[in-house]
Amino acid sequence: MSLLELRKLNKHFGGLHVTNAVDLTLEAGEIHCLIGPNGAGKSTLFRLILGEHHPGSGDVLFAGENITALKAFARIRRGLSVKFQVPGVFKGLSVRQNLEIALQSRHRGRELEAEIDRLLVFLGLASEQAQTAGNLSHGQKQWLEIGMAISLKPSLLLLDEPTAGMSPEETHMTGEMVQRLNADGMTVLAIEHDMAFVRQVAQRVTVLHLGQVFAQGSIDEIVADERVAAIYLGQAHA
Ligand SMILES: Nc1ncnc2c1ncn2[C@@H]1O[C@H](COP(=O)(O)OP(=O)(O)OP(=O)(O)O)[C@@H](O)[C@H]1O
Repeated sequence: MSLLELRKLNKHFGGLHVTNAVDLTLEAGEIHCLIGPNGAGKSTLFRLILGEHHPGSGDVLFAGENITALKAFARIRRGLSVKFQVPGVFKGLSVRQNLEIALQSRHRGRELEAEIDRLLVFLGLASEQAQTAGNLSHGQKQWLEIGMAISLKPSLLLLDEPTAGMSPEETHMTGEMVQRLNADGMTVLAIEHDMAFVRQVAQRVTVLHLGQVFAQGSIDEIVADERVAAIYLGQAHA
């Protein structure tokens, strides 16, 4: 069964048709990357999946259930989680306290501490746990936020440009993190412009253009597609 199914999703902002009859299916266990030019509607699609926006028409199905009418909190409870582009960490609190906040709805006492320790190691932030989150490097802030997004063990993780502003090395480490999550069973949908990251992690790629699914396939198929090169890869991202 597909984990996520978008059926003919439409979203208008005034006269702007931002999401145009989008059909997209995510199989359980895959890492899927969403690419496309600026303004293609990628972030809007995430907000429709999460329930922060509601479509004018069309349906969102998650694990076989039609969740189109559900609010974001109800979708999160069903196993959806998202990390948006701008880090939303609590800058004045330590790294450890940030993770504690994210985890405390599910864990208490020693179990909570053990779970924080486990996440700190996973994120490569164990030596930074007492550090104020606002003092972390850009990459470390992104990882901390990934940690907060995965704290409730979602079955579907949405990542909006997780490697934006990262060095090639940090980008690669982020890719390894995503692959480890996936090996543990998490399905991932990531918006990315960094083609090295897409090549590292994506099992399938969807190209969005002008609010529509423009192409879909493996990274090799997408890179070889002259139509995609003309609207996207041939420009800033060759
Ligand atoms: N709340 C909103 N109200 C009006 N227009 C919006 C709103 N949100 C997005 N848009 C418009 O919808 C279009 C798609 O925006 P969106 O952010 O989804 O694109 P994107 O593919 O994520 O772009 P980028 O790669 O630059 O992040 C843009 O023209 C944007 O200005």
